[in-house]
Amino acid sequence: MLRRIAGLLRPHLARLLLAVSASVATELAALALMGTAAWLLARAAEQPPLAALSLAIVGVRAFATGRGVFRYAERLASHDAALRALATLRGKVYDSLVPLAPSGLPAYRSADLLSRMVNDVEAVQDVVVRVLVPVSTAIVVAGVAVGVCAVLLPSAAVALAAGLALAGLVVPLLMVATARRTARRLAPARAELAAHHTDLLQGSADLAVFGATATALDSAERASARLARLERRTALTTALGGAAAMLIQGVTTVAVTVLALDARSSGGLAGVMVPVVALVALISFEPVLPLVPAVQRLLESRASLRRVLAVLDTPAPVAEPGAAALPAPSAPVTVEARGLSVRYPGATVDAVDGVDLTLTPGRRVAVVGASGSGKSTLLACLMRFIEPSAGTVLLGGRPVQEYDGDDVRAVVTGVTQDAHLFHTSIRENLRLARPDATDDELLAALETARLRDWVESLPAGLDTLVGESGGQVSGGQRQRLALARALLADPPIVLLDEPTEGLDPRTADELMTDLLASTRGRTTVVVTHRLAGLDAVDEIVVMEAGRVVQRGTHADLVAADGPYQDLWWASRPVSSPS
Ligand SMILES: Nc1ncnc2c1ncn2[C@@H]1O[C@H](COP(=O)(O)OP(=O)(O)OP(=O)(O)O)[C@@H](O)[C@H]1O
Repeated sequence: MLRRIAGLLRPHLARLLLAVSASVATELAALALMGTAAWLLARAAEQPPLAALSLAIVGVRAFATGRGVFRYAERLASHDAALRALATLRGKVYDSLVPLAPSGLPAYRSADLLSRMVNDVEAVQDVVVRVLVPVSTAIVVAGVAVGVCAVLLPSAAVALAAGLALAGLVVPLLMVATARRTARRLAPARAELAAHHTDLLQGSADLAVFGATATALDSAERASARLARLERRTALTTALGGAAAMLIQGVTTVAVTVLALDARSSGGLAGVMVPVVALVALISFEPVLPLVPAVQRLLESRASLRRVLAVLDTPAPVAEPGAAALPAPSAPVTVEARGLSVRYPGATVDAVDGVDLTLTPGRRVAVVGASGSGKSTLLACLMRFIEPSAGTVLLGGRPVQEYDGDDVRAVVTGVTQDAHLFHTSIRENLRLARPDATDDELLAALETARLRDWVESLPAGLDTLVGESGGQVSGGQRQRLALARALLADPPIVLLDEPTEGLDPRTADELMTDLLASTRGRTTVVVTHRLAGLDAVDEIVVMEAGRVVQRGTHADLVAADGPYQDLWWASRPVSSPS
């Protein structure tokens, strides 16, 4: 993991070095300021001529001013480097999520994923600002302070080195030993609480309907209490570590002062140098004390970054050919599935099992079958969202694996079962498919989706907001808006997964008739539970448990004994003639 963090920070090395240099300069200026000021006061007490003090006076002023300037430069450079590294990592996480969608994302709960993208990614900022810069500074400044003491009074240097090692090394290492487990559990505990909050918010209606709100609140409160316990434990460890380090600072300063006074009595150290040695010892701890919280942050950051790396390392459900990709296919093009099988990870049976399908330009196919028979999986495979476990999909005679996934979806696309509407206007939701579409084109697509009258009756028309995930429109309207968007995209091969879902039978049948009329001449696959209007398609494929159990035209299938005939009779009104 360290190598990967280093790789992430490498492009910002110059800024990091600048930040560390400025931080070291700040602390050295503070050290020099204290030393010079102590010397100045001690020397002034001896009432020497003013000229003997002038250099020290200038030094005090210069170090005091320098400290502020260096501190500002350090904050600027370290935050600049940290925010740049953060932006790079966020970009990488986002890039790795894109190929995971949609079939690879269910591995994560959405709140957990959000927590990884927002909170955990920010750990890289802490690594720079609260760990890398302070640790490097502490090492350099402690070395310089011990060096200065060694020149003035070697015995004080030994005491100081021991104190600094205790406060800067032993105490943090003890903290690592005690706080490691807690720190590792913090980020998942935060994500768990976020997931409970999301469930409470998004599922509030269902929880209320089934009287489960109190239970859900209870488990959210338990998650909150678990997190609070971990945070309390963390705070206690940090506070104890901090107190121990400060105690060591005090004891070391007293020891160094006693040694200095002793050396003065024996003539080994000039009187004016006693406060210098004492204050250098005291101040040299300033950059060392933040190491205690730095270790805590490092432990938490490691846990967070591990969660981020897990997202980066999640294998994409489909492999992209990269630079070897064929140029995007151009319409008209034939799509062919040959012996196509899909088995989801962990499943014991194939969701799609040996399906053959040929979509020559202009051919229209309907896929029907019971729920769970593999219809949506077949479409996902044609859109290259899922890698087949056997068989192949050919696009213009070449395996789809040889094309870039986005190029495949520019040709073969449509409405998925869980099409998403964004929290914006109807116009912007539709324009996602074609940003330059005019209002007339939007209305024409809405007309085919049987939504034009409804949109025109709305006070804000196309500017009506649809709410989060289309929450302010009905399920049927949501599905038809997604359909209108797919029609607007105008792909050469359009796949429609249950476009009439959520509609009353009459509207569903009218929509299907309109849809089949509007897709005449366009290669189309429509997955549907409703059989009305299917006499217009070239082929009907009947699926059961992933397999194609019947195929043919509506007339052939209605005439033959089999599941289609059963479905057909089951879908007819009792009084209606066949
Ligand atoms: N992401 C997934 N992971 C594991 N199994 C899945 C996944 N998606 C679907 N399945 C399983 O694959 C089988 C086929 O599902 P699919 O969604 O393709 O059926 P369908 O015919 O479209 O059903 P419906 O008409 O209800 O939409 C089902 O048994 C389903 O449980």
